[in-house]
Amino acid sequence: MKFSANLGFLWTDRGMPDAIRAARSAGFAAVECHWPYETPATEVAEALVETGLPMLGLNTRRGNVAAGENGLAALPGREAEARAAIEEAVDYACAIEARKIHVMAGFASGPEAHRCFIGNLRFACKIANRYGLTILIEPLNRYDASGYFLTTTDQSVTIIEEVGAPNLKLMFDCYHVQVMEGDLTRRLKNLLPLIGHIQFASVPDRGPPDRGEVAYDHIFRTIADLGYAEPLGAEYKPDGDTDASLGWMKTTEGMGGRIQS
Ligand SMILES: O=C(O)[C@H](O)C(=O)CO
Ligand SMILES: [Mg+2]
Repeated sequence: MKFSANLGFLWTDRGMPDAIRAARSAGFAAVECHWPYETPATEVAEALVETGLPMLGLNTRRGNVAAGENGLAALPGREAEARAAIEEAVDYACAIEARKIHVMAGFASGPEAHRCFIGNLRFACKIANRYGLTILIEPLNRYDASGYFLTTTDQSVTIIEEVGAPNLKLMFDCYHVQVMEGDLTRRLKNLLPLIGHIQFASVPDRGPPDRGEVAYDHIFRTIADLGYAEPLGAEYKPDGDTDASLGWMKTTEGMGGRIQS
């Protein structure tokens, strides 16, 4: 069991190359990010080579963030922008050797949005397949992303089956899944073949995993027992300094200190 530092939330006080170095110093086995596009890919690639850490994945652009957009792929009429964002993400991922792209659906609902998302995901999977990349979809919870198109693992399974591409997988963020559906242990077991990445944070406050309503020592043990060996994404919001929030990696029984090797 290894951990990946999500640089969308951890070490946000520095640029991405330095955040990658900080993650290495803290003992993470990998990094992942949200929207790296303001940083030249060459700078990110250099920091990855220097530290020896892989960048696991990144997200497609959200669209007009100032106007509150949170993804484009399920927005009927916005297919050209959505597909340009997918192509941009594929290019960036190839430049830094990231293997996974989270295609963000956006705020939408109804059958047209569903059809639009399916079409854009088929497009994404086809391009990604040329480079051996995996496309991820991630259900987000109704409080943090009210009105987001994709909200549950059940809905995600329907979409993955309908798209029918072997390189389309589920981003299982334990934080969102716990808020929306619960039953984490059974869901992890049942959905394992469809899972392309796992993330975690405390519930309900999205802090470090050693507090809140989810017993992450049990969840991490469950994941390890299932034979899932990819790094788990630490996608939580530290109360302040990221380094000061990492006690869970060293001290909590069953967590990083014991499991990470
Ligand atoms: O918010 C999350 O959980 C994500 O993983 C993300 O990629 C941005 O919404
Ligand atoms: Mg997440």
